[in-house]
Amino acid sequence: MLTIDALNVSYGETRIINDLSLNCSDDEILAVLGRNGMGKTTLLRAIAGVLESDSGTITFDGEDVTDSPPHERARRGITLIPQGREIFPDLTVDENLQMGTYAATGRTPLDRERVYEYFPILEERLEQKGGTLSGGQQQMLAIGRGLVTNPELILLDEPSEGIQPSIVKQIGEILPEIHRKEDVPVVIVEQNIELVSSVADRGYIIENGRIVEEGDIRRLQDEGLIQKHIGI
Ligand SMILES: Nc1ncnc2c1ncn2[C@@H]1O[C@H](COP(=O)(O)OP(=O)(O)OP(=O)(O)O)[C@@H](O)[C@H]1O
Repeated sequence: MLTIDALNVSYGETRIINDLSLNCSDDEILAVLGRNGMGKTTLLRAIAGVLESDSGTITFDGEDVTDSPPHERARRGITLIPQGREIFPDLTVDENLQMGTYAATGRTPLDRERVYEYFPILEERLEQKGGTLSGGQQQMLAIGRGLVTNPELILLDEPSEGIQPSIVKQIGEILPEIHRKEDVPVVIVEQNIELVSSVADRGYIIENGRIVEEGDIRRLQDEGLIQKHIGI
């Protein structure tokens, strides 16, 4: 269970996350929605500990992690799959996956076979350099690299960005399967509403770093709140 209470996060003097509170239970895929620049990535980075918070608390599985450094949160199983994927282009698929296990020192890595079950293409391309993969394959590699950490919480930032619709659809099918089989909660930031509505149970809409709506994704859609706040 992730609980965020009255969180404030800034870049320099500029406050990006404003008094934000949310929770994600162990059995859900939670969406964070909002227009560009509203603070979604900043929020995920603050949860992962890559960015320090000004005030507020982040509690994960009953422990206050607000002041824990990123490696400590990674050791607890908080895994960020960043926007833009950030795979290592000059390393092979195999080496990229290996980097995932280094990122979560102290955890027992997930059996690689499990990763290949979700993404067979990774096993076929083990010796290929990450940079030579298609965008969709790179996204699969980024998710695979997160998965090998045997995560307790996946923070997934815009997985559909810049990838072709067929792969987006495939990710939309695999994500709930990963969530179910690995018994791992997921917080997903995503602009693709089709993908969000196919994977997420509940969502928060944020504007200028504040929560403006929260609820069942279907309700947010049916009541026109996604359209109202995001325009999609
Ligand atoms: N490293 C940084 N230094 C200063 N300002 C930043 C930095 N990164 C992001 N910002 C600013 O913080 C605000 C929130 O950015 P953030 O990336 O969290 O938004 P977002 O909702 O994820 O948007 P997008 O969908 O475009 O990624 C924006 O105004 C952005 O310009």
